[in-house]
Amino acid sequence: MALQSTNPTTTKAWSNIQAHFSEIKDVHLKELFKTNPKRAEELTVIWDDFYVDFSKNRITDKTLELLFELANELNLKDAISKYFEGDIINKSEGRAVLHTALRETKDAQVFVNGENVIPGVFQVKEKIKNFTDAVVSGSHKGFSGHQITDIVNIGIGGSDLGPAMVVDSLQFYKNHLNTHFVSNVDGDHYQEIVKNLNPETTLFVIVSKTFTTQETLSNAKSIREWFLQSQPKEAVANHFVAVSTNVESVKNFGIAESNIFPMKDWVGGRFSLWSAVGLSISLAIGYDNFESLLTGAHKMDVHFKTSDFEKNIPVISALLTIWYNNFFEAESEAVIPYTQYLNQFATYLQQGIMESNGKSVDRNGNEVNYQTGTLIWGEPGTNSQHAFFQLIHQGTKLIPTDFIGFVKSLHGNKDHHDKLMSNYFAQTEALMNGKTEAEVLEELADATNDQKQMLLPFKKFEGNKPTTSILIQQLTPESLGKLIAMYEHKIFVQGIIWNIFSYDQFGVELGKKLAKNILEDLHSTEIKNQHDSSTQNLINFYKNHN
Ligand SMILES: O=P(O)(O)OC[C@H]1O[C@H](O)[C@H](O)[C@@H](O)[C@@H]1O
Repeated sequence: MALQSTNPTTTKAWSNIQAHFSEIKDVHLKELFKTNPKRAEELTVIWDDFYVDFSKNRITDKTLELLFELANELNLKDAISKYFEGDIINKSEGRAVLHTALRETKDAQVFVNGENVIPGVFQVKEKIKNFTDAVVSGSHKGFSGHQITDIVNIGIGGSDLGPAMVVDSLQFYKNHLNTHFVSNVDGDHYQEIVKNLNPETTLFVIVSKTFTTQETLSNAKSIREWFLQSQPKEAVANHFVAVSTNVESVKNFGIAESNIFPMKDWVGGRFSLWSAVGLSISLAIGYDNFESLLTGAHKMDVHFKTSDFEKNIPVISALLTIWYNNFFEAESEAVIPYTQYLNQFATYLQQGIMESNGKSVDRNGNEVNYQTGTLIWGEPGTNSQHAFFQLIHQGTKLIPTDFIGFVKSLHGNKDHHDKLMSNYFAQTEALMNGKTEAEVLEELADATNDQKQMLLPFKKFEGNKPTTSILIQQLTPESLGKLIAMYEHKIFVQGIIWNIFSYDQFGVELGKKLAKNILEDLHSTEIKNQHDSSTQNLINFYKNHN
């Protein structure tokens, strides 16, 4: 059964939210805290090892009530069931959306076209486990008998960002294998990586859901050529494995079937790190840790599927995006992790969020008459405080921000961790409170009256900047799994409310096609394809100066 398709702006709840928005849009967060002493408790969800405080958002009980009404009017509950049950909710590509099945328990049953997919999921997991154990223990050797020391993941987009982010985030848990990622078709990228590698001790994992992606195939081909400069052809079997849905093309590339880790088309690229696409993760941190990552995601799936909206972290979080994006007209959201380990987290989320919900046509095929999608950006705190926080504090734009932090650090240096977390708490406080005239004058107590007059407008600021504080016990494979799944479900809820298809990415295709035409023109003495004069001049200049 298809998802319901309703323009959200035509619902009763939407009009009610609009009316409510006019009433509270200028109310200061400080005022909201003053009028309700229990606000922080009431707007915090404590679940497992997550403490999520929504109270520094510009909402009241009434706001949430109306947003839940909107979700109910748009049948969110029913959509969630369809998502988990394998309905073809990715209608524009004719597929189910089942990354959640990849972290299901063994006894679960999830049907796609009448077939329970769970046994297949566990078969692939078994293959990942066996291969990981063999490489980590050293029983899988390179062709010349040496143990593997380095792993190179060759992939792009979802076949790179997820594994790269998780491997980086969980480096505390890594084993002796060094993991590298080649993604860009820029030849300098792979050259910089292979120049320090010994082909005899390196394992290459080619990851491409479609096995048609130009960047990945070019890098895989060039790296294989580099490998064959020093190694015999028979060595390829020990050093190259692949992950794909397109087993035939992988075989044509020269990789034996036993070295192929299959995946299914109901796993979207940007949600695929839980599948065999996560092979590099499993190799880097060991299979048990990979399994814990899946367990964490599964726990968040259960939370999302079964919790009432009032206590449902991904649901509240997604509805807040609607509130800011569609009523306050905020265009972007920042995600600031207070841990250096999550350095790549915002980059990873950019694909998940912006490729999924960067759509302007609704599920009926009509152009939308409201804003969808959010720009996502962020860098770890405290570094970002010294880079772009000024604009969040005093700029003209409203930027709702997620603060992600951990109660305990991994290396246990409490002195540093207290400093780090005091910055996290201070920033959310400062963003909310701003600085009043009285505070500025107190600070300028020793200044002359003229100086006070001059500086006052620049130094005082309004505050009232919304933040959500996500505080997790510790960064572990399991808690990271929960955190990633939380954002995955947030994306889903947003797409349901905005009435768009979140799981296709047709916009990415056009550039790929044009690049193919231009590549022909770069290789030919004549220009075969028509271009506008700007593009034509650029191509000519490039060719003439090469
Ligand atoms: O895994 P692949 O088939 O090589 O695809 C890699 C990437 O290609 C495109 O850019 C898609 O828009 C992404 O969603 C996908 O992750």
